[in-house]
Amino acid sequence: MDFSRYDRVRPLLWNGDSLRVLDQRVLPHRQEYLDCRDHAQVVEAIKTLAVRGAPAIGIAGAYGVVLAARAVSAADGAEALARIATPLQELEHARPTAVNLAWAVRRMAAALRAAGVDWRRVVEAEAVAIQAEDLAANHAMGRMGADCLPTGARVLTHCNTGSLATAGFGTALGVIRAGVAMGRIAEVYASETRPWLQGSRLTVWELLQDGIEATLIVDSASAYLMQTGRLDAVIVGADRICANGDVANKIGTYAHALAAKAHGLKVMVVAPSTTVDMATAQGADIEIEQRSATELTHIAGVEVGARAAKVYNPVFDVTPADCIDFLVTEKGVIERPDRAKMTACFGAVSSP
Ligand SMILES: CSC[C@H]1O[C@H](OP(=O)(O)O)[C@H](O)[C@@H]1O
Repeated sequence: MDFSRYDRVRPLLWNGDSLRVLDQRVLPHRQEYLDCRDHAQVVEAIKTLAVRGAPAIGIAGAYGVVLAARAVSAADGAEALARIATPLQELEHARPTAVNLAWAVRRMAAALRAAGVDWRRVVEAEAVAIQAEDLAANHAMGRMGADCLPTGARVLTHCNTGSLATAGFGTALGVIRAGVAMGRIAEVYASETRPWLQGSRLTVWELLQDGIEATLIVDSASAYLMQTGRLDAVIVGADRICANGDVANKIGTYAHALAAKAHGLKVMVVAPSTTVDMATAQGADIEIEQRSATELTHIAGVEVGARAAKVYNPVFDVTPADCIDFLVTEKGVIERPDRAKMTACFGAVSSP
């Protein structure tokens, strides 16, 4: 099936000299681009969420390595790698929770280490390959995930897992795009995803570009929709999937999953294998990113609540594997993921 009509938004464009980033901080009301010409600008774009979404920050990190390598002189890749140790650290640690960033930086470092005199070409080709592989994975996951849904499914998605969060098409939103195209999905609900509003600002905007109608809800309304029979499934992305099947994802995911479990709805997690981290045993071992208080106390720069004495702003949570019915990656669908099934599919410990 041709999904090209759903494949028009591209958050990251490499033009051979710089990385052009669609600035997600100002969407949907403005479409502005940042031109990242060195690795420090890529680090800043990731830290400020100008580019966000687990696969997308991995891809941006990969091009950040290209920009860092191009700034040094070296006879071969190993020498170039030795000269960019600090930029690699800065890129890898720009955000802690999504494993895709560390995975991409380490894959780029491995490619550079093995490269000879043509290391400049090799390192750029590796980043281009990472981006292309992600897009292909999203198309494959879209079909596989949609095939798991009943015809006429009414689904809820959380945060933004679309083209803006990936190389294109999306993970969970890719399943929704495919499900709509295949006639499996009848209705889409998007939770606004406080505090950064990835749902109301990005997911609703993306679906509007496709002509797919979404119904926006506040995050805390999901249990009520389930209780009143309005939903059949929850479809979300992931930032890190552990060896036992636990999933770190946007804050609020766990609450949706608990409500779904209580009401007998299906929970589907959709993520490329670059989000799987077999070296992390369980969800409790994942570093959960805390972000600034102003991301919670302000909207579009306007202070919206009373000035709180303290603010706690974790931006991810962990959904245990026993709340998940379908784990969809490009390697296939795992029903009711557990350690044994994860190991059978991904091996004992993932490569860097
Ligand atoms: C396919 S995107 C995966 C994941 O990334 C998002 O987090 P953020 O917007 O903070 O980068 C969210 O958790 C998505 O589900």
